[in-house]
Amino acid sequence: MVFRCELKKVVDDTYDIEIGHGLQEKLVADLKAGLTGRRRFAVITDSTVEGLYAKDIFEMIKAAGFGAEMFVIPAGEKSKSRQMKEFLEDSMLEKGFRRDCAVIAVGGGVVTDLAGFVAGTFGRGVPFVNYATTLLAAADASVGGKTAVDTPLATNLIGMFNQPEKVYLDIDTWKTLPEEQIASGLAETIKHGCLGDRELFEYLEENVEKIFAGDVAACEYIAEHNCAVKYKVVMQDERESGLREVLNLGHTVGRAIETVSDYRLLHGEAVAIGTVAQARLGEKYGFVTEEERARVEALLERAKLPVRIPDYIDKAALVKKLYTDKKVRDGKLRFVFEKGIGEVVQFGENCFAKEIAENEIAEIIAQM
Ligand SMILES: NC(=O)c1ccc[n+]([C@@H]2O[C@H](COP(=O)([O-])OP(=O)(O)OC[C@H]3O[C@@H](n4cnc5c(N)ncnc54)[C@H](O)[C@@H]3O)[C@@H](O)[C@H]2O)c1
Ligand SMILES: O=C(O)C(=O)C[C@@H](O)[C@H](O)[C@H](O)COP(=O)(O)O
Ligand SMILES: [Zn+2]
Repeated sequence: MVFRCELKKVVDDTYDIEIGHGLQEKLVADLKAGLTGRRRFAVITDSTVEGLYAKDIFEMIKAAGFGAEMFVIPAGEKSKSRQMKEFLEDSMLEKGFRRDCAVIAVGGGVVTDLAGFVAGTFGRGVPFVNYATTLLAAADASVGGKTAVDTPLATNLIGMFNQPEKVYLDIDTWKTLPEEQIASGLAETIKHGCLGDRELFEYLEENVEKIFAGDVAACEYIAEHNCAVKYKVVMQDERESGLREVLNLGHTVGRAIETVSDYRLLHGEAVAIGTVAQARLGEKYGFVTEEERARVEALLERAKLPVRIPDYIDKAALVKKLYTDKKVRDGKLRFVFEKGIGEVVQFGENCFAKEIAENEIAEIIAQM
């Protein structure tokens, strides 16, 4: 006997991404107006962001009459682990959190990736909100619903697509970021320019120093343009069945470098090197000219990002690590390429990645 279980899933994952300055009060006002539909909140943050922003948000939520507890993880990529997920889940359970709660993630991409994954499985799923406090999280991580933890084998291998109820991109929080964290966020911004926004790329060529100087108009410009590139892609292909792979530009080599360096390199730094590797490969295929490839490298350098593989990286191990990439199909490496600046190459219907023989990318890596 066969019972056919007809579950017609209609999921409304519409949400707002609010870009502004000092959005703490707006967040609390939104919660009061019914955002998440919950009255008890797990505020998840890291040890650096706790004192800078999260504690204030936590106190404001309590002062508004809600139940709240704050859960703090050590700052840094090493916290994006299964162990830390378990720690957060057990801590929440011990504090009496059940399915009637919501998660408020306050921090950078490590916090939003981890907290979003915790929310996705806690009690089989509770709502969450992202309050992004790094340029990288604002540019990329807090938007689009990719949540994950790293494993010893590689980054982001275990996770889920889980969309937040709302995202707050608080540009004021960038003021306390160290220079290398601004640079790291710029790597994803340059990636967005390369793959979908020529105007953004050219704006950065003119104005990249203004971002380091905290120029308000320049910061607002990149926040808005990043968001526009990312959400337009995600809206068309949330689960990465084709088009969304373009957001992985530079990440095939980038994520492998991140793992092989044991996170000595920041995510954006590793992506910058990966962007150079992929542009060099793209030049070989004629997808970008020598001049366009040189412009990409020059802009990354002006954004204070590395463009060569550090000496301490074992290049043979790096090539092997490429196979942990999620774009791999049938054991074959696949790369996304920009076409000139501001577009990507399409290789077929709903196909945006090209199969690459290992020796081709190994050759590029050897020269870097
Ligand atoms: N989900 C996605 O689509 C996506 C996209 C890009 C990157 N990511 C992930 O995001 C992570 C990187 O994010 P990140 O660069 O924000 O890292 P992060 O969260 O580790 O933050 C970087 C550092 O800055 C500190 N910090 C955060 N906000 C601060 C502030 N306002 N002032 C001073 N210090 C502050 C943090 O404590 C941390 O030490 C990686 O794990 C990467 O895989 C995910
Ligand atoms: O949103 C996406 O899709 C991306 O690929 C954005 C990337 O910048 C981000 O680093 C993402 O987490 C990488 O995902 P993965 O699937 O390669 O682990
Ligand atoms: Zn990335």
